[in-house]
Amino acid sequence: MTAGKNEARQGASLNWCVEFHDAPLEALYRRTMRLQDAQQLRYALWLIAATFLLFIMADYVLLGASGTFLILAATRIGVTLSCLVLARYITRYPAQAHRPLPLNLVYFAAISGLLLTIYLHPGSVGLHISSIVVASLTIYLLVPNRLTWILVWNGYLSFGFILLALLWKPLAPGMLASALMIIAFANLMGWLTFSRLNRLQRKQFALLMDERDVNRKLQSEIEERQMLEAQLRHMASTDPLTGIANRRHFFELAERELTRAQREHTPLAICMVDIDLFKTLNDHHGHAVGDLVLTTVASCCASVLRETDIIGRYGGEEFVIALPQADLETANSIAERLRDKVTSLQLPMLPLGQRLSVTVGISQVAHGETRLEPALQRADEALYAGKSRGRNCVVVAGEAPPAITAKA
Ligand SMILES: Nc1nc2c(ncn2[C@@H]2O[C@H](COP(=O)(O)OP(=O)(O)OP(=O)(O)O)[C@@H](O)[C@H]2O)c(=O)[nH]1
Repeated sequence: MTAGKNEARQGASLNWCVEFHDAPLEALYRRTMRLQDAQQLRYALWLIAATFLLFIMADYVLLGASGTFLILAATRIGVTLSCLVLARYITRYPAQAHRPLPLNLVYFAAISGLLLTIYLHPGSVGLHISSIVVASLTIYLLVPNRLTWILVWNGYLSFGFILLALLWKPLAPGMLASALMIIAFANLMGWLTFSRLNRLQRKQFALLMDERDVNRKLQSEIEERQMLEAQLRHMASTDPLTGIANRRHFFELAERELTRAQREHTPLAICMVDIDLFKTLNDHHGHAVGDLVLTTVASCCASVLRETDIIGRYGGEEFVIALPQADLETANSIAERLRDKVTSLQLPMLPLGQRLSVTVGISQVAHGETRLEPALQRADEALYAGKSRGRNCVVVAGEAPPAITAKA
């Protein structure tokens, strides 16, 4: 979400119906409120049903088992049933709570029923006005609905009552004016309270959405940073040409293995691998081909090693390998395997038949040695002994350290 959108949402403006001007935001708000509205609607319907039902008893006390009572009771039962049916329907299909048709049908039944009971009921004008006021506030505040429909049903209720008052139960002009004022005031109160509640709720929702946007932005920034950090770590520890560990990282890993080897009294072998006559290859085929050959040899070396072995680019065309848990004999056979594999490499960048070879010098970390350099030095000397013996061979450093042999 962009900063612009954030600002727009913080100041999310509402129209006269107390809904967001921004249609997608309003749709999101309504979707978010759907379950809550469905529950509130169910409670409201049960309450209205119970109220209508209870009034049957009051009617009986007032009218006895007369014909008017029976019509009143039938009307009240009709309204009660329509409320209960809708409540059941909403329980099953909560999404329908926001559909205008089911609710408006029940509104029509309930308000018409109320107007009919007012017409039939022998109660005083005061009682009738009170029930209109209660019904009006119920429409505004108890039953969740959109303002336009709320106004429609309150209009039906108020004008229905005025019509009744004028046609069937004529009121004195003063009484009628008072009744109109009370009903108008109830509508005003209901409208204002509805607007205030909805305004607060929507502002709160807009703030929550803003907060979520900020959190999402922060989260993606954190992820981006973590990715960059990982990339930097990778770049700082990897040789960019061959993709294997660079010298610094090799030392970090190999020194950790050295500590472990000394602590657990296990062997640790070091191999120095150098591509033979690489200068000639470079001079004949160019630096770019030389680079390709270096990369190929590096991955060839890595492919003969175990997960726990460590390979790094020592410099130029020289690689270094640390072999944990390997004594000179094991290291020798690994180095031979490696040499064989390099010799058998088919290199498409070189003329047909031209083969590569490597010379490998091997040493083993001696008991009590706390640094890698002496073993590296011995491996290097063995490597140069191999070079002077004619290359393409594996040479073990002169002195094998006593007493440490590979674990079975
Ligand atoms: N293409 C390429 N060449 C490199 C790179 N680093 C070092 N070299 C070349 O590797 C060659 C190393 O050659 P030398 O160490 O003299 O020996 P050699 O030709 O391999 O001969 P021996 O080691 O005696 O078998 C030099 O020509 C360097 O320029 C690199 O990253 N890419």
